[in-house]
Amino acid sequence: MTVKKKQEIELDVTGIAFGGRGIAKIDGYTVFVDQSVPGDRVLARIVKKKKSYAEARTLQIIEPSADRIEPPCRYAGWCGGCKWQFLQYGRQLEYKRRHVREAVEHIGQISGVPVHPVLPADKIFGYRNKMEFSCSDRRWLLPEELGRTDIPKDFALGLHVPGTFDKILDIDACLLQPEKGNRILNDVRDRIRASGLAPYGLRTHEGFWRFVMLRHSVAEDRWLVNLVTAAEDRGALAAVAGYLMEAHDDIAGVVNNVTAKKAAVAAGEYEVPVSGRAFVQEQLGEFVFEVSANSFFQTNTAQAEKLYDTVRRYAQLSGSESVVDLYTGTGTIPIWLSADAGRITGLEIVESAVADAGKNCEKNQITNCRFVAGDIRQSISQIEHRPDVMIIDPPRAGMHKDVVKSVLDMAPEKMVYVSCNPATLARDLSLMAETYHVAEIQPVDMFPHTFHIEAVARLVRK
Ligand SMILES: C[S@@+](CC[C@H](N)C(=O)[O-])C[C@H]1O[C@@H](n2cnc3c(N)ncnc32)[C@H](O)[C@@H]1O
Repeated sequence: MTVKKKQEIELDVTGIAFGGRGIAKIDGYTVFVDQSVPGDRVLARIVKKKKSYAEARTLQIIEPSADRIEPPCRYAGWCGGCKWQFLQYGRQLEYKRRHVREAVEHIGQISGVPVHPVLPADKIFGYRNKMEFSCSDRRWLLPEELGRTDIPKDFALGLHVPGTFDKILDIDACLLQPEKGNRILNDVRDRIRASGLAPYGLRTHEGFWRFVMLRHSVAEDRWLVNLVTAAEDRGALAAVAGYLMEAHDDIAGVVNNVTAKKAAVAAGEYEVPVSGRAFVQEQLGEFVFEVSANSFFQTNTAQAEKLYDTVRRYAQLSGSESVVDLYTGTGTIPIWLSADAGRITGLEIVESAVADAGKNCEKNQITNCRFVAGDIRQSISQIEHRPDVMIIDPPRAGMHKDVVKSVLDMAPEKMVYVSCNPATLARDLSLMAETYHVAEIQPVDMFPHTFHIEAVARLVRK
């Protein structure tokens, strides 16, 4: 049987793919079905047709999988923020573990690696300590909002709907952030609207307000508001910040990141402090961390402790080793391991994160960690000694192949690879497989209701 583009077809979903889509088979031909899970029978429309596979969008669930639950969020099914809210949590964990295992076997071509059950999150809502909401001059309307004249269509502050780049779903409550964040978000929306300055058009590249980033510190229970704009306007920013600081005594500060770049990235070319502090103070275990707007910090604070405990367990340090931590962010892993190692060097590209890392060591009276700013492709050459243990925690794209080569040349006895992307983890493990045995992998769920999974691999030199 062949399918055609735009065809509407009933499908039995029997598998699940990377990226969280269901898989249905028609005489061996694969159809990836969005918003579906194994056990569903759906009516779907074919939206893409290729020689070896097709992609389909679910139009109607004819028979729901026994794993489906009623999602608590009104935007579920539309919002790109979390696509698995309708799937019971235990099953999410099972599929995530399977993704890691299959990535290692199929992409990495490495068999027999024990992939442990995922360490689950205790809190599956309100767990994110950072949310980035986009502004747009085009609002994506929910089906029940279509045709309504009382809804402005030229303004939105919220999240993307997958498959649309310029329209934004206006969100007044995101269940992934603590409830207080939603009240701040709605006040920010009101003040932005009242400013008279336009939201940024993702198509026109005109307009002022670009992103609203909210960072929450669990330890302080305080917030940092980062308003990303296309230009500087101190008066407009001061008015919004003045209102927010007055209305919410748990906002620690408001900063303004300014960027004229067209890329839809919520980072500024430079940052202007507007009111209060330019950071929040977070705690992980016994350690405190200053986190500023642009510094990387694990977005799930409670799970970050489980992640770093896994790193500690896998690093098997006895107190005297030299450790190198590639992609160190604000130095959280070196600080976490500081009492277990002789000396630790962290490498990181974002200068403000390196500055935070230094400050964080001072705050925690740690003296055996140092940090090097710069792109690891070049800065790795500044590591003169051969480390006993290497920790690697790259962004989603994984390691650059030059960095893999440098790591192999340095030949540490043990490595711990932390990854937020099973596909690039598998690729990088395979690039090192001749010299390093992958002893085990522990997935840690940092992102409930999304298909994303963090995984920690323990590597031993052969
Ligand atoms: C996944 S984060 C890990 C941060 C840290 N290990 C943690 O747990 O908080 C990846 C980090 O790599 C940094 N990074 C990305 N590309 C880099 C490069 N080419 N050179 C150095 N650091 C880089 C990012 O800025 C980010 O801080």
